[in-house]
Amino acid sequence: MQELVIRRPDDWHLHLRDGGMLRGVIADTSRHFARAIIMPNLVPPVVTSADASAYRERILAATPADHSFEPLMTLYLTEGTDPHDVEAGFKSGLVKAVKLYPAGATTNSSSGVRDIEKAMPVLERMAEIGAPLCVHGEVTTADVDIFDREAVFIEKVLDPLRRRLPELRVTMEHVTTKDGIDYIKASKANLAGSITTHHLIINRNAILVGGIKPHYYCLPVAKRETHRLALRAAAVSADRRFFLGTDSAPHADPLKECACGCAGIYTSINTLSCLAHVFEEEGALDRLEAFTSLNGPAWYGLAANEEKITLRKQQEPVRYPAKIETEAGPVTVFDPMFPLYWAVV
Ligand SMILES: NC(=O)N[C@@H](CC(=O)O)C(=O)O
Ligand SMILES: [Zn+2]
Ligand SMILES: [Zn+2]
Repeated sequence: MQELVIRRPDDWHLHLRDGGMLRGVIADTSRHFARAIIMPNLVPPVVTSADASAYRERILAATPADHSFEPLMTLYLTEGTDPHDVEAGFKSGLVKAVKLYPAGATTNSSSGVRDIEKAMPVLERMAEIGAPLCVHGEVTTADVDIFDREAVFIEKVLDPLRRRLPELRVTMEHVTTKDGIDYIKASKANLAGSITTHHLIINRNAILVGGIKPHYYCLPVAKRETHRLALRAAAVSADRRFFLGTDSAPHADPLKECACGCAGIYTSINTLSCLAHVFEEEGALDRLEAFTSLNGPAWYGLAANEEKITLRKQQEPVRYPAKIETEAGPVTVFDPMFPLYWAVV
């Protein structure tokens, strides 16, 4: 196959940041994607509906006038989140989901939830009204190995929560393990998972072999090859419970290339080329559309985009910059370590 026409994709997990970084990265998403679930982990975080509404306006103001792009807003769950505000935001259509960050799990998560009991009134209300909970599914206690954080989160936090509130709709975001895939596949209802572009391509060797490679460091951290293979099998399966969330997470290079580098990989600009490559390798180009454009909207109760995009396989490798320049500094682009031939035309 040399050409593929699919419905315009959406990104179900995206970090756009704010200010100069937002202005520098937004077009790389809005060029190809119609909508994206926008992560609320700004400093300070997007906690209330009013915060989300103001952030949405800033995103729209930064979007190039000739791009049509709809930011789908989320609220950052804190132990003080007001159930009434969540309900009002969700019912108005502004808020599409609420995000659970276990405190300390990842970039800008210090206001996250320490004690899930304190968030129960909000979670109960969300279960009642059908508002999805997006979770960064990792425990953060020092006794758990970083490579086991996701599996332990499922056992100790997620499964008990879902048993207690079976009506709560949960998106397990950026699934990185076979444990996560198997847990989602075993579920009967109200659970889905997003998978990033980079976790389909790299395993933990990318970070550690031949020198430490900060631009392959993200959270949840890439795991062993067996896990990557399980993610790939799920992504290309067309199972409605799995869809794309790039987790494209820009950090200016000096914040990654240092003694305590930030977690996050920037993939917005070449994600579709990478995904077409992966799906072609798996003999599953006919299922790319389900992953990028159909399963996500179905889960979030939205119509799939009507507009189409065309991917075409080029003779020469696709050219994309190694870094983008932003007002907040240069941001290194994800290097899949192989040439890409599929381009959005
Ligand atoms: N994925 C990452 O490595 N980083 C994200 C946070 C997150 O999604 O956990 C970020 O905000 O930089
Ligand atoms: Zn996360
Ligand atoms: Zn993220």
